[in-house]
Amino acid sequence: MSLTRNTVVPNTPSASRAVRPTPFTPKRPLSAQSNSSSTTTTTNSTNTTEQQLAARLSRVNTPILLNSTHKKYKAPLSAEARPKSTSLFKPKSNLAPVPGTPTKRDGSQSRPRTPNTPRSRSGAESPSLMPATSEMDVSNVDPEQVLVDSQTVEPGDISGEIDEAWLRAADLDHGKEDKVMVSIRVRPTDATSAWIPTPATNSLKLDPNVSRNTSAAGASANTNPANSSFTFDAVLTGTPNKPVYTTVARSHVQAAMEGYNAVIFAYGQTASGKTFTLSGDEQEPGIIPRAMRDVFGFIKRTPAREYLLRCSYLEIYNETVIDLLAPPITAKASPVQIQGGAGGDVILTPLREEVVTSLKGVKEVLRRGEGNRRTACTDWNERSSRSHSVFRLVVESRERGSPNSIDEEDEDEPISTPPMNGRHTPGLNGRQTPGLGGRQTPGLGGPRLQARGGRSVQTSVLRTREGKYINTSLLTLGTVIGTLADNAAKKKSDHVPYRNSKLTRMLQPSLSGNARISVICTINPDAGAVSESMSTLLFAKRIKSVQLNAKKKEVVDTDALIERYRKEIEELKARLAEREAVVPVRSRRLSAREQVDESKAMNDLNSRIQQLTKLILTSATIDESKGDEAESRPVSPVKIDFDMSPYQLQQELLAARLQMEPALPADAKEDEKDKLIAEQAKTIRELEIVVRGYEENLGEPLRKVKEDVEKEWSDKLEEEKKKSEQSERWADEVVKALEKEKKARQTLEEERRALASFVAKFDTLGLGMAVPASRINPPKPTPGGAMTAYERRQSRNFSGSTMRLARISDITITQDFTGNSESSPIRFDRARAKAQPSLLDQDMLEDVVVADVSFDEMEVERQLLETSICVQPGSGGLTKLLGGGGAIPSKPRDIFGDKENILP
Ligand SMILES: Nc1ncnc2c1ncn2[C@@H]1O[C@H](COP(=O)(O)OP(=O)(O)OP(=O)(O)O)[C@@H](O)[C@H]1O
Repeated sequence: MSLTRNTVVPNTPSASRAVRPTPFTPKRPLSAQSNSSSTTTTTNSTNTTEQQLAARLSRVNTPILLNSTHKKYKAPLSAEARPKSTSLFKPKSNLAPVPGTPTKRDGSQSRPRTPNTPRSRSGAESPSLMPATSEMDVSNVDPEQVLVDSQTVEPGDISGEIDEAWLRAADLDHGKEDKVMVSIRVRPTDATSAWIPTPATNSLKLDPNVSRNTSAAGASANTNPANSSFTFDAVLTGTPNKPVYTTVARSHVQAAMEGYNAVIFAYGQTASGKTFTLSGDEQEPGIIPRAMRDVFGFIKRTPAREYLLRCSYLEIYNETVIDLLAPPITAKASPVQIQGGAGGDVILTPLREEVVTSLKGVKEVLRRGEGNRRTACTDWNERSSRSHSVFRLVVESRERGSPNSIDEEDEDEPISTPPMNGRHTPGLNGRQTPGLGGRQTPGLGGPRLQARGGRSVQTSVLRTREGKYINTSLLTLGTVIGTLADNAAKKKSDHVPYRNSKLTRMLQPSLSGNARISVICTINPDAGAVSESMSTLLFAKRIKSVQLNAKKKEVVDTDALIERYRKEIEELKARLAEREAVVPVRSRRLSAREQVDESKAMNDLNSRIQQLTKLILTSATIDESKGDEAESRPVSPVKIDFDMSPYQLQQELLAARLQMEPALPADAKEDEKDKLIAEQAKTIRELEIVVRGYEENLGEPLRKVKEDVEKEWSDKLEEEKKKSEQSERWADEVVKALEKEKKARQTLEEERRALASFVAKFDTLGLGMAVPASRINPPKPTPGGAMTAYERRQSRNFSGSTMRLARISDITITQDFTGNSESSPIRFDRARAKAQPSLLDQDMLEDVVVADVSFDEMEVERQLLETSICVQPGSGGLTKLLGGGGAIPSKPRDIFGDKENILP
């Protein structure tokens, strides 16, 4: 159930309202004011009027609501603090106790908790000091502990004005129509009204004097006020909010309590009375408080059901959705996101939902939201006229349990009590919080009310919405309404641009038809506001033609339902057997008429049994098709054409049978033919029975199974497609990486070859120079190698012709110190190099070390070289290279010093 309001801001410069335009003057005493007299009762009370005007202006221009919130917070709000919550103070209910009332552990039937009241030390609260989490946040509570029922509702929470006559005349319920209910409320004014409302005929027309001027001012042909007379579901005037509520909202609240979604929407220009209509004030409570009283009143009058009430409050400002129940900082940091849910639903997340158990709880939530709204803005007037606020109440209800179902949950009973059909029914007393274990009712924000003991859970949403005029949301709302109206009128299904604004996206499930909608268009009667009023009326006209088809939403616990059907069947069968047993005796005493009645009663019993059997079949199939237990799903009936008519099925079966039994030859004996005909006739009869059974018992469920199976497989197909796309993408990437690697290897191999031939050339030319191996291949120091070589050389006392300079990685460079003029002082060990696998044949990770030599490795290498490389007397080449031309050191000396020295 949602309740909303909206504003039309005049488009003229005067519309910018640092100060709100002068409001109407309410007339008191209200009781004396008739609904239709408000436009004329403007005399006689100047003083009172001025005071009231001042009071109203101050209410509008200062955060007076916040102040009153402070006052209210001082009052003890918690149920526990209230004397009336004990049975001693509770007026005795004249309703008989309902079996199965969930009793508290201590046996008391005290009222469920109400939200915690945040308090500052001084006793005055500020919305900014609101706790980050609330005790009644739905995610923190066990729904079973906060249910509201006829015995927990406080008398003070129920409207004292319950209108029995209205209740009896529920047939007049506008909400039952498949059209939006559209009403006009003309705000009272001290000046001359530009409009002439006629509530008796639900019509409204522009005062001809004003219309002449407005036409002259250039109103478009479309909005030419001269031709403007409008008729709606209701035209309301005056200050009292009660008739407004009764006319435009009560039936929708009633519908919400019965399981339908309902939206009550106030739309109009700035200062036209949306807030007054929806929220009202202390003297004239508006639709929201009255709706809540009715909600509790309804609960009080419905002892057979129990309720979970959750509410949320949000605002759309600059196309950002803000959770008004979250602390402003959190709300600003993480705005609410609108996501698509199952069945065209929308999911708002993160959005706080608070459980309410009393009218005070609701008021507290509203005040907190209102406080947060004001805290979040610097210019309240500006914000007020450009934002949309939505108050939403989710009503979940289920039938109350029988004593048996409560016994099932009794604490003394072992938890392992076999649940029906192997499933556990969520228990009371927090033993198993519904929604946390077992089968969950899906939903955001925490546990939800669970279906129990065969009782379905009805869920409906009551929403009030207040919209503003000049922003994306309202423009889109107009377009959406226009398209919907057009679609309905021309039986088209043009795309509806719900997604173009947050407001329309949020209202999509309702505007798509699954809600009873009541729109109250508020009109500022001033002559200066005629053009805005005219657009409001045109909007009202368009929304009137939108087609609705609201459906009840029920979640059913099928296991328990089936069990209930079974029990009923057994009872019925027993009754039938009883009757049948006495029929022969009784029928002798009965008149012909009574015998007819008797047989009719037995037939009724029989058909009820059949009906229940069919229901069991349907429920079981639906349950299985839910898909939460794969093993219980029937084998995919791939070979059945579900859309085949019974006749086609019959033909198919017959054809199959004939195929199996070849026809008799033409010259077969007559008696054989007769026999065959008789057999076939029998087959046909059998098939007819099968087909009838299929039609009566299986038709519907099978179609559901079919849909389910199709959906399941199309989902799987989608999933597989995604997987294969992912694999393809991955394969592409791998191929690219491999190509890259191949290129890198080729480059390296080319470099290696170039280096090798360079060294070989040097060798051939006798220009040999020691090329540090680290330049040729990645430095992988082998500390022992060079040292060993040096030692080996030492041990050979330089007698050998070759000294190993270094062995780093795979290439070994040797230096010849024999003085043989034909050989280079540096020698490349080709044989060994040849034996090395090509870089292209190596694993990637092993050969990509080149550039990444750490400082330590370089240092180790340098030291190794220092230790192992020496110069032999007479080796001119190296001496020259090192710049030394003089004395040859008698002992080996460092020939490289810094490795940089030998860079080519
Ligand atoms: N029917 C009415 N009877 C008495 N007073 C009314 C009525 N409608 C509106 N008012 C008064 O008119 C003033 C403006 O109304 P209200 O604040 O409800 O307008 P609004 O449409 O919500 O404006 P906005 O969109 O700018 O917030 C208020 O002082 C309110 O009390």
